[in-house]
Amino acid sequence: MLRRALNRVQENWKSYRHRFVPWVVLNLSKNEKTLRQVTDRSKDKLVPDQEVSESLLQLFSVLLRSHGADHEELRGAQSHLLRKETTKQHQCEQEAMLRSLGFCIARKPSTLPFAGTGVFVTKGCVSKGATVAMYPGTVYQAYEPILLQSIRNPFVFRCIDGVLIDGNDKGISKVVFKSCSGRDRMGPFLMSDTSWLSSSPQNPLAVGQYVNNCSNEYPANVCYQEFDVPDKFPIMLRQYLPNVNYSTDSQRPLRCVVLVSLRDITAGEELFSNYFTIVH
Ligand SMILES: C[S@@+](CC[C@H](N)C(=O)[O-])C[C@H]1O[C@@H](n2cnc3c(N)ncnc32)[C@H](O)[C@@H]1O
Repeated sequence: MLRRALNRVQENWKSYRHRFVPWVVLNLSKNEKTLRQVTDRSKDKLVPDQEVSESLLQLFSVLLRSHGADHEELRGAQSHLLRKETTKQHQCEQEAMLRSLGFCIARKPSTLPFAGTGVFVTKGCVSKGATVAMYPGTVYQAYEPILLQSIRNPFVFRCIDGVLIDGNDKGISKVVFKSCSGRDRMGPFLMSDTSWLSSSPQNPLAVGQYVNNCSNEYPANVCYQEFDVPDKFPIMLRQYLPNVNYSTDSQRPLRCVVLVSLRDITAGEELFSNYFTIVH
């Protein structure tokens, strides 16, 4: 009897696609209306991988060109201009995003009370089905240990196949990401971007870990979608990927998670996702 009940709990638990564990335990019962329901695993993706890939390639190519041009211009600049340089970099990334994707996003205090920081569309308009943000962090395969890093960490994101992404930009999570990113360098080429750990990421999409959960008042306008980086993804552009494998012996392609818009979203709106999806 007890075993059957436990099995049922386990089965239900397995059908949750994405979860932030502490949040689910405390809030699921209060917020059942905000669950995302999907009839089949194969129907979960809102847009094909090819479209996600094209959006990323478009943005990363513009970023590469503008960073290159910017560095040329700033070569020889004196160190007291560093602050100015950072502001200029930030503007250049926002322009690259507006030019290539037609919108800008940024972190700001959430519209919801007690929800900390959120992510907003600050310029332009997001069309339905667009890649709006990326979920940065260290990627752990289901069999890899994450115990220490997961303690009191609200940023551990769980995919349906058990892969975990630790998107915390502080403490031990930050140290682990930096160390894995440094390890995976290929000669002069960086295979991932560590700047999402700062307040001004080079890849302006890499703030998806700050998207808050929807509520009855604010329904979800974005959803999570896995994107496994294909082998043919250009080496030069991998420096903008905000994810890195924890272990070197992972034979799988690098797992990224993107947030895709569920409807058109206009400037001024906050992004809200579903922290839980049930796959029937
Ligand atoms: C992945 S983090 C999102 C970023 C977070 N807002 C922050 O400033 O660090 C998840 C945490 O955000 C908060 N949060 C997310 N959605 C919320 C909501 N609808 N209402 C209140 N708090 C929320 C909870 O504290 C949750 O554990």
